[in-house]
Amino acid sequence: MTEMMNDVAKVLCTQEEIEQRVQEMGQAITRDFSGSNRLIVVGILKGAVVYYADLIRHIGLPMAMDFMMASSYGSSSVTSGVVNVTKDLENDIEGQDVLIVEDIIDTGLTLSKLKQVLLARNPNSLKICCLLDKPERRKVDMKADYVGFSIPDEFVVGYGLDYNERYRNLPDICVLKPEIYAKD
Ligand SMILES: O=P(O)(O)OC[C@H]1O[C@H](OP(=O)(O)OP(=O)(O)O)[C@H](O)[C@@H]1O
Ligand code: HPA
Ligand SMILES: [Mg+2]
Repeated sequence: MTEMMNDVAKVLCTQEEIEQRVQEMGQAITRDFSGSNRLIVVGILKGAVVYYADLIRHIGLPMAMDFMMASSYGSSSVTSGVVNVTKDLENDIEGQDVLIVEDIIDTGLTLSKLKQVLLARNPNSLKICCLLDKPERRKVDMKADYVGFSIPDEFVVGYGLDYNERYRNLPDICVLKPEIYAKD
């Protein structure tokens, strides 16, 4: 990790803080969904992968795994504003309890599109679980049912989140030095 850490200006959430919060979120989900035997946990590729893998091990209920992919940021740190579903679910979610697991709500555009797509398929319920929330940046109204950390308006990387596809494997959530983004 040392080499990548040279590009980091500050750590916003440490590995230990994340671990603790993810455990609490898994426990809350386990309580809220107890009794459901039709839970599908939908991870949004690729950013949510690391969080997803940690979170589901704190969900003590029968569940199915599924994934969707949506792209709007491409390789940059600015949204294109157009959200496309580039990989769809394998499961039919009609009548199922769907929990979307996402890494971050920024402008809200990605989740608002995905929510609209999934609700049209008539699930029994649809909830959103998101590790990070950047409320200052919203372009559309969007709230998660479970939020890990509310963070300031800064582009973050690590724990699944990328800049230009890099830094996803950093264990902490970090802000990079300005000169790294300036290379864009
Ligand atoms: O609220 P928004 O402004 O829409 O931003 C949030 C979305 O942007 C990122 O995905 P990205 O499109 O970069 O794909 P990735 O997950 O593969 O990095 C992130 O993982 C969220 O899905
Ligand atoms: O702050 C961010 N970091 C990485 N990817 C993102 N996608 C939206 N916001 C972010
Ligand atoms: Mg990205």
